[in-house]
Amino acid sequence: MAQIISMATPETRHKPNILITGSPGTGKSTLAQQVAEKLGFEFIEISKEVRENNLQGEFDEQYNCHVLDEDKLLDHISDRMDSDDGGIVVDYHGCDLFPERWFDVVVVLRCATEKLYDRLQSRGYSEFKIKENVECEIFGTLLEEAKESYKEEIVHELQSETPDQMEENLDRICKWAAAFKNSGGQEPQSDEMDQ
Ligand SMILES: Nc1ncnc2c1ncn2[C@@H]1O[C@H](COP(=O)(O)OP(=O)(O)O)[C@@H](O)[C@H]1O
Repeated sequence: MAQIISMATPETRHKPNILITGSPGTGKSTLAQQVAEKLGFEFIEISKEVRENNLQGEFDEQYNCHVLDEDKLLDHISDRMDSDDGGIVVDYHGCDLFPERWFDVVVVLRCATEKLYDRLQSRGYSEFKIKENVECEIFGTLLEEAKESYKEEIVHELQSETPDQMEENLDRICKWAAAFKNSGGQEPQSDEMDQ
């Protein structure tokens, strides 16, 4: 008998699942870690999950890195993401690969290109890789991807250039998560998010 795993939805989830996305270098893992710590949520740093569980696909010479095997990744995290418990913060520089039902809020971090350039340079990226990622930020690729993949009202674009903004972003996401629990799983309107 196949085991039927119930797939949680925003209506059935006890605590919200939060996706923090954005171009590389915009501050996703720093913020996601802080959100998970402050809320006592589980933190899934996708790039770390992929490395530690050998979820890569073939090697891409041009980008000098392995290509993600999306099916392997989704299989690997689906039990946790489909659980009614919720309370998971996911950090990844992509968002259209995940099932829409997995997330109750999608945060897209933005950063001015000059700052982004410096951050990626200090990370030791090649000029080619820096250029690719800065262009992705200029075109707002991740924001477009998020808006195409999730309901507009759960997608929130946050600036992530200064420590103060990091603080504000942490505070806003935690307020919203608290509101989600009190509202019994209904998503508050976006203005509640923007308080
Ligand atoms: N709001 C912010 N203000 C200042 N520095 C930041 C901010 N967010 C991230 N950073 C810095 O930018 C760098 C990249 O952050 P990181 O979280 O690794 O980005 P990502 O996970 O999106 O690649 C780190 O050195 C981090 O300290």
